[in-house]
Amino acid sequence: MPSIRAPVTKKVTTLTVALKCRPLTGREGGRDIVRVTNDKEVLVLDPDLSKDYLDRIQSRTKERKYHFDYAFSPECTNSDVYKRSISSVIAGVVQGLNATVFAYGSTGSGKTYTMVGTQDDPGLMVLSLHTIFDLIKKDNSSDGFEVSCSYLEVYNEVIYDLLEKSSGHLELREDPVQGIIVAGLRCIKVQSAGKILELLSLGNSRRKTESTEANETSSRSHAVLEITVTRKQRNKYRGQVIKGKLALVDLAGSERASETNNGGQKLRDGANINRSLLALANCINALGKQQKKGLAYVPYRNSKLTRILKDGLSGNSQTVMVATISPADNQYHHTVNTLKYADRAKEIKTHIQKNIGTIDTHVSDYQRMIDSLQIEVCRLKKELAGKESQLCAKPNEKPVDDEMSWLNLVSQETSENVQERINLQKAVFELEETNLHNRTELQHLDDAIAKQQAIEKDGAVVQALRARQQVILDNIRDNDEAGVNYQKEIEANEKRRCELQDMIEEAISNNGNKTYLRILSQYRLLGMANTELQFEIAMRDQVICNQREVHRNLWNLLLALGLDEKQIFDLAAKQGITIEDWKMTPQLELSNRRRSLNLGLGRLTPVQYCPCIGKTFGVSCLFQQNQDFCSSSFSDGHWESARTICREEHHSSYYLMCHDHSPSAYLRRSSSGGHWPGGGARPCFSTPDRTHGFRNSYPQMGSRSSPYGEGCRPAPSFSADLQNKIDLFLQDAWNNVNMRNCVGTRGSEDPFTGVLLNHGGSARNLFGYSPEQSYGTPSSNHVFPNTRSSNHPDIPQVLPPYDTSGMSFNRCSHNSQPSGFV
Ligand SMILES: Nc1ncnc2c1ncn2[C@@H]1O[C@H](COP(=O)(O)OP(=O)(O)OP(=O)(O)O)[C@@H](O)[C@H]1O
Repeated sequence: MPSIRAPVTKKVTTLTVALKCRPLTGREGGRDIVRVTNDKEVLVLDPDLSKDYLDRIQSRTKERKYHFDYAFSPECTNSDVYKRSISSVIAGVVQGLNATVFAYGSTGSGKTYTMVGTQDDPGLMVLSLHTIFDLIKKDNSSDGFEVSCSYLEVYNEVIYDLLEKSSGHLELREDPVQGIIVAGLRCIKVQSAGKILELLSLGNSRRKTESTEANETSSRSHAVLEITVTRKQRNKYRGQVIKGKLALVDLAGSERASETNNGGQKLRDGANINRSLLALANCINALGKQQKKGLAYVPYRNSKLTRILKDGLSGNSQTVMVATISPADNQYHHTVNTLKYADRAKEIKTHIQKNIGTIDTHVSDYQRMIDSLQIEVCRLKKELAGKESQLCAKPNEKPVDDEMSWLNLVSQETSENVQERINLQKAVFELEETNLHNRTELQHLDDAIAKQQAIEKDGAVVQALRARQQVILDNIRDNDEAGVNYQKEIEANEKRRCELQDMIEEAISNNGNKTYLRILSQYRLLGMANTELQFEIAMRDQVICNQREVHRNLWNLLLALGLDEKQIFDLAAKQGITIEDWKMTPQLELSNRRRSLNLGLGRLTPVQYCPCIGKTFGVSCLFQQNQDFCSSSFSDGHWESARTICREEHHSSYYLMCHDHSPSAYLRRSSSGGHWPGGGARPCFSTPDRTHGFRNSYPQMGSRSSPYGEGCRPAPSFSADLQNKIDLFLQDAWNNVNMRNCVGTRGSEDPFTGVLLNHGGSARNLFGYSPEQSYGTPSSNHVFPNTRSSNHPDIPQVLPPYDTSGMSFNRCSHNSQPSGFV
């Protein structure tokens, strides 16, 4: 789909929730316990009739009351629901807005009835399509419309095209401009509602349905019908196109295995349905909570469904959730559960904006789309050719039917296992990112509270800050819990991986189709290697981005402190450090100077400034907060270790990376809840082992040549020579700064940082740490030389304007087996 640039104005809107109770069906019998008391309110009676008066007045009743934007009783038709709660949203689609309508409820509660409907009572999909074409027909303010539609289903976490006769598995891609897209999904241009309805019924006939205990025609997949309306503007807007997108979603129903008596494939389907619905419920929970509490992690990545619905849940979309319930007393738990999520969903906010682009954009978007499709076609052709040639080359090894179906099964499971692993690891990565932000905010709150306390002890501002602090702490705890769950899922995934590997190996040893099995095994290995590489890329991207920002700021800092460009280059050259790609940026304004330093990664203490980049030695420094990081790159057939030295205290970290071929130290968290190994608040170095690799989240990371950690990467030592060069360079830079600005200004304030400069004395050394907190016994192997300790005659003492108590700066020995933490 072509992307269209949207104007900047966004309107915040809340998700609309409509409740629809279906009539009791003859099949289920039971008692009706749901009362739609008015057009917004629903009351669910206690299913237990035996409760006495006392129970009821003492609130021991299970009676529940909820309010929604709309509430529809069993007598209401789909058309009633449509007119009151949906039609206005659909009209917006023709005006270039995006909309999502989805039905949510347990199995048999009436989702498909509401979305698809019957001949006599057409559902929301059908009614919406009629409206769209009616509006197009009536419109005479534009140069023409184009309507296209796609229809997909997600069955057992696999996406199928319902408009294709025998659709293969489709993959989700994340496009930087268009967001989540389904690669290879057919999008058919249609001229009338009748044509879409034909496609809809064709698609529905291909949808997976089963008869279950709870519902005779239970949908076993989630179906998403997407209609795109592109409109060419005329008159003064000639050349503009606006595009609205409508997603109509019929979810599969959640069910309890104990209630459905399903077995075999049905049970497996049910488990997958529940898993994706749970993922959706978790997203709704997190989003609902986010509105009240601020940043909370939203686990979109947990299922394909939530990834597809991401825009509808939090992006550019006017969204309506139709919560469907059954009135039967034996459905009480399902009903209340649905109502609880619907209630939470009321809090969700989305941001809508018209999608306006120019015809040029439109054409170039198509061009881009064609290019990417052509690349995709080439790739698939190559893959196909490769597979065909493998089969032709060894005709004797063509597996017999039985073996083939076994292989297909193993192959599918393997691919699911790899995909799941990738998703889980990405999710963990995102989760850690979210907590990183949370912790940064927490750190700022700590500082702000300390400052505010000095002005007004326990005043209103302090209380508000404390409340916010509590919210952030809650979020961190929730996210940590989610992290633990992911960890469990990763372990389960790993267990399954081992089982699959054992099955493959056993089949090989039993003289199965060796070639195929080897390819499968290879594929699995490559899949895992791919997982690792994706992480390498993601982490590197982030590091590079951070590094750039920090370097820019560091050099600006040196400039602001009075050194000119030439001096910096000379000083670096003197130490044999080459500085590349640095463009001088204007000196920072004096007004900025008094602010605490923010190098794009939160506030940093002076100890964290280490301006050194160079090609000669491939040396770089970067600064991050709250991250353990270890990086490596692959070139010339070897892994190159990017050594990382890190200090982490008060949620700020110092990293010094050095690329050379010497062995490296690895820094990792312990596997328990984000603490560092040894139980302390500090990270420690360790060499990677087979099961843990770099991060606790990526237990399988090992060397490139052996993605499962069969071989560990070497453990290089830190180059003392290189470190000395950097140290000397820094030393020179500071000496120069001191000579210019503030040498001997006991107690004066640094013009840039607002930091108190102090010669000698008991306070802090240059980097904000008291001597006893700093490097331990002097050694030439320190990251910073002991010449910077408090008693060095040339270096002023710096007293940071914020609290650094509790920080420490231990020494790191640069041996091949480093221990302790820098
Ligand atoms: N408003 C309604 N009026 C009459 N019958 C209804 C209504 N809503 C649902 N039903 C009936 O209830 C039964 C279950 O409905 P439906 O298949 O739509 O449930 P579902 O939520 O889609 O279930 P699943 O999740 O298992 O697919 C069907 O027989 C349907 O005809």
